[in-house]
Amino acid sequence: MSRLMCILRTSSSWPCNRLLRLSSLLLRPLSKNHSSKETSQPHWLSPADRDQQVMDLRSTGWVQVQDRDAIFKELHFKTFNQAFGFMSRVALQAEKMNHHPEWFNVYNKVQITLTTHDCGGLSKRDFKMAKFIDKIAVSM
Ligand SMILES: C[C@H](O)[C@H](O)[C@H]1CNC2=NC(N)=NC(=O)C2=N1
Repeated sequence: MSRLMCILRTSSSWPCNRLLRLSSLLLRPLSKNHSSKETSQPHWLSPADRDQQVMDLRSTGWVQVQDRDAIFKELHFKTFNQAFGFMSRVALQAEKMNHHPEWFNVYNKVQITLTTHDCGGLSKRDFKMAKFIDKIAVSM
């Protein structure tokens, strides 16, 4: 087994961005251009892109989860009906994207945590879903 495959197999629980950094370091001598734009992984982000996206989402109330590579937001609506309508629209988008939130609802409050379970951390899908959530929330 190649050195990279061995390391990746034993580090499968590492967050995407750490795996990305590791693989780009190990593969650097082989690749001509290793800019973050060149990543071949469809959902991975470079550490810089990831940090920028997290920073941007802070302005709409998202926060990083302690000891998990995930983001969290609590939303408040006027009524339970509004909260449930919001959840229904997000649920349809989750199915469309095949990317599902971890969430909790009590009456007019919805708590949402986003992370990508398949790679143990934040990916492009989480940021796409967070932006969708913010767009729907303001339209309720
Ligand atoms: C089998 C199914 O396609 C996968 O489990 C999908 C479903 N929804 C998902 N949602 C999230 N948040 N992360 C995933 O890795 C994920 N994977």
